[in-house]
Amino acid sequence: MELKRWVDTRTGAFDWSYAAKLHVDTEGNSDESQEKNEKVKSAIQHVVKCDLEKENVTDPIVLPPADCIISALLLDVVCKEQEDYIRYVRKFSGLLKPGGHLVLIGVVDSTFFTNKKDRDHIFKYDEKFVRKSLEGEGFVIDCCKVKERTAVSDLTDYKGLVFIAAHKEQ
Ligand SMILES: C[S@@+](CC[C@H](N)C(=O)[O-])C[C@H]1O[C@@H](n2cnc3c(N)ncnc32)[C@H](O)[C@@H]1O
Repeated sequence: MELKRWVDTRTGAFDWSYAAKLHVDTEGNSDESQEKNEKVKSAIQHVVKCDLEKENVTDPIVLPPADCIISALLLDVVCKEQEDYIRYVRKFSGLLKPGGHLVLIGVVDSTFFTNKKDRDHIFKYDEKFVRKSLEGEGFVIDCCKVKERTAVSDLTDYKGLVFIAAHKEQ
């Protein structure tokens, strides 16, 4: 797994230092970039595989209820229809503690992306649908922002990125 390669500082692992730099720059102190990188690395206790299709997504490992789940660009590729999306949001809720946080990142109004030479399907939805799905499954939305696309490319047709921070009702 790519993340495990990074945690173990293996040769050829993806270099995430630009993300640490971006983060510390936002906080106004880029000298701390390396330190931040190592701090994140050392905070990771386990890297486990997750399959959303399984009843226990981390089978055979059973995890305790989580404080926070971050899902980026995952539901977009695994869902075929609205029912799938709602079912997975319900699954996220089941994995969280009451009051636990969900950070969801996705693309809106998209139908495909290009993976090497192949076109892969993306589940098409909009901000209204995400909001309704989360609220329908007992989440309170703390922040929801859509950033309009600026990138020019014919490799994908998304119109914007949606960022949501929500919490599960107590
Ligand atoms: C577009 S990538 C996003 C990866 C990463 N979250 C990111 O933001 O760069 C979609 C990811 O969904 C994963 N995926 C596909 N089907 C899955 C499933 N049933 N359960 C869990 N992950 C799945 C793929 O392995 C792939 O890494």
